[in-house]
Amino acid sequence: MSQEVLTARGLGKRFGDRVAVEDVSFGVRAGETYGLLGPNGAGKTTTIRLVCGLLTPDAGEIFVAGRRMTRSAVRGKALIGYVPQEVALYPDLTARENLYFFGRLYHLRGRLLEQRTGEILELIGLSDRAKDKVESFSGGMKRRLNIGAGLLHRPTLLVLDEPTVGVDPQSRHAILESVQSFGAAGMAVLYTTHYMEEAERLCDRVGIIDHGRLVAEGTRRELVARLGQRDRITLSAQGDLAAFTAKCRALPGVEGADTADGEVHLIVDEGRQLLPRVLDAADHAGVGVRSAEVTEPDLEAVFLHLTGTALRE
Ligand SMILES: Nc1ncnc2c1ncn2[C@@H]1O[C@H](COP(=O)(O)OP(=O)(O)OP(=O)(O)O)[C@@H](O)[C@H]1O
Repeated sequence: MSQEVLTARGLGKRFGDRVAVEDVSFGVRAGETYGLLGPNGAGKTTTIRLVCGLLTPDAGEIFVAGRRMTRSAVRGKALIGYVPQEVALYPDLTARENLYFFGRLYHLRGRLLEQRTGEILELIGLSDRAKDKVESFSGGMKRRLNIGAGLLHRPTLLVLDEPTVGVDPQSRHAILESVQSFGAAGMAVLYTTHYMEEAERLCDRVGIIDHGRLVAEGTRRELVARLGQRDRITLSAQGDLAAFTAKCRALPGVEGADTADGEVHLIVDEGRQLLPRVLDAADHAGVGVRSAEVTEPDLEAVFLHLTGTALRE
């Protein structure tokens, strides 16, 4: 098995009284895509900023390719490609000019810079827009260029902070496809998301983070196995869903229940057997059920099981 490119041990960070990250440890190997999955405010961005040497941890340590990461660790930072959550580009420069600028920051010059820029524009599907100013780009195109800027120097570790938030489905698809290719090309990738499907599709291993703590870690299969034989029931419904969810929690056989975005999520022992009782309870609570689905557990179910809450938009 290849060596860890990134090692984070016992990371802790507070902002005043607020604990953003507490005792977070994980590692990412070459060729591996590691996902940090958690809701807004869970501590994903803070963890990433610690990993990239943009914040100093209050506790713990970080090594990138064996080098200790600090805010002044220039060599360690040169091994990282960091794609921040907010697009960080110059709107009045063209796509090519932006890439030239970021490439020069990584000491790329002359023909090498030109060649890499051409390759990246091709990879992110923006070759035909290379001469257009970024201010004329869609949100998804800006995101793709933002990722390209982090790739020019061929980083050993690529760190992506929720790169698909707010992008159109086509760009999202393109971003996910390229992230899949980075792992395959041997890069270590650290990817944060609150989209369960992205973590399932992209990540070899997933760390589930909530309230600043890593509550579980493993492959999808390992994480789902923690649930044993349990099922997941998802109801799309109308009415007082909070009250109905509380009622569901009290039903025998229901292990976890939460509601978000017009849906009620239940973790149950025997989905098919329990469904009629859940629908009965909905009827009594005056809740109109539009659809009901019983599925095998997925990472969303693992999250609900471990934290008692659903992942939210
Ligand atoms: N600079 C800061 N000053 C004060 N509090 C902060 C700061 N940065 C983050 N926090 C707090 O730390 C906690 C974790 O935030 P963080 O941005 O790491 O979460 P996240 O999982 O990345 O969420 P999101 O997806 O919304 O960015 C939150 O409670 C947040 O308000």
